[in-house]
Amino acid sequence: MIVLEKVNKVYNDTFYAVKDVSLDIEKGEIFGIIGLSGAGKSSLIRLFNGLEEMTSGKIKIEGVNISELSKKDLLNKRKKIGMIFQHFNLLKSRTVKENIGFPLEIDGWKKKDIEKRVEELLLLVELEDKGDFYPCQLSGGQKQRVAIARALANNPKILLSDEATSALDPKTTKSILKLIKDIQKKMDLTVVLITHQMEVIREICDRVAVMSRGEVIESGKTYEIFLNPKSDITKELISYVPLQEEEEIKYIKKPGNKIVKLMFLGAVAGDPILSKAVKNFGLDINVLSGAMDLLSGMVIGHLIVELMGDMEKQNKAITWFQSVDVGVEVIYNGI
Ligand SMILES: Nc1ncnc2c1ncn2[C@@H]1O[C@H](COP(=O)(O)OP(=O)(O)OP(=O)(O)O)[C@@H](O)[C@H]1O
Repeated sequence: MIVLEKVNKVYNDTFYAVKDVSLDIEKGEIFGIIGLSGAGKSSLIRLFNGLEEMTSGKIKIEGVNISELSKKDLLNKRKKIGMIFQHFNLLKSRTVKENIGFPLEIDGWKKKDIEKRVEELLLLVELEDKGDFYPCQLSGGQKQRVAIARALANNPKILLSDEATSALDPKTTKSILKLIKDIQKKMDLTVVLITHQMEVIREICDRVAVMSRGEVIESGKTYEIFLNPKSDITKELISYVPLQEEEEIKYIKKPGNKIVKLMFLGAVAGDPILSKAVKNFGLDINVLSGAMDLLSGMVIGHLIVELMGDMEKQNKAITWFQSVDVGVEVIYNGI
């Protein structure tokens, strides 16, 4: 869908903001480009739709080399590439409806058709009741929804996102990422997003490229990069990722198997508690998730486990855990 071959962007004749970048982004995937500040992400993504001209290399979109297009054809191509930004870039003096319909006005659509399309888009981004509001009357998340609707007005095939969630709080970030994912499926979009937050990559990207000093230093499927990061920068970016909120993890509940949270504090965190429980009670124990941390030099942590075996033995194991100072919270009692 989008192929980059040895793309360079040089500023002031000597500074490589983008250096020898080659990527192959497939149709219908959500592709993330991550890097620390100054890595060259914005410079790179702005080349995708010709907002900036590359210094050398080749960018092909659906097989078409964009640097060989005439100005008119490039403009037409750009209509099929929507873009959203960190600071939304809405027109302050226009209502939500007028902002969303703006690209269609420029494209010469009839008033009636614009109104119809805008209504569809308001529904898509769940802002049906905000059409007559002005941007200053909206929250950050709502502003980004308007920007997304505007970016999709022309039915693009590609959506570019330049740090679209960086100015939003974590909860709003999640709702915007969910919206992008839902829309990607509905419209069969190819999404390229740049971010400095690895949690954004974890949340929605199928594949990711890590940039540093203008170069792609590592790329692959998101889970592979998380499981086996190679470069120090990737490791650093992953280290900033907050742990997933427990309540967001959906455990598969199987009747007959209790799910319990075991909480460890201090010395007991170093004991082979699980293997002792397996031996003592003849149970199978399946670890579902967990985390360990250091708090004022003391090891603390918890594990969410599934107990498998005779219910009587499961109850005995719980009593035993408590007797050896492991906190127990039953998440699912197996019935
Ligand atoms: N127009 C320009 N002229 C000269 N140098 C530029 C220009 N635009 C960007 N740069 C430089 O290119 C490098 C990459 O900048 P870019 O904005 O692409 O990085 P980034 O990864 O998007 O960082 P951030 O997340 O902080 O925006 C930086 O060192 C920046 O100073």
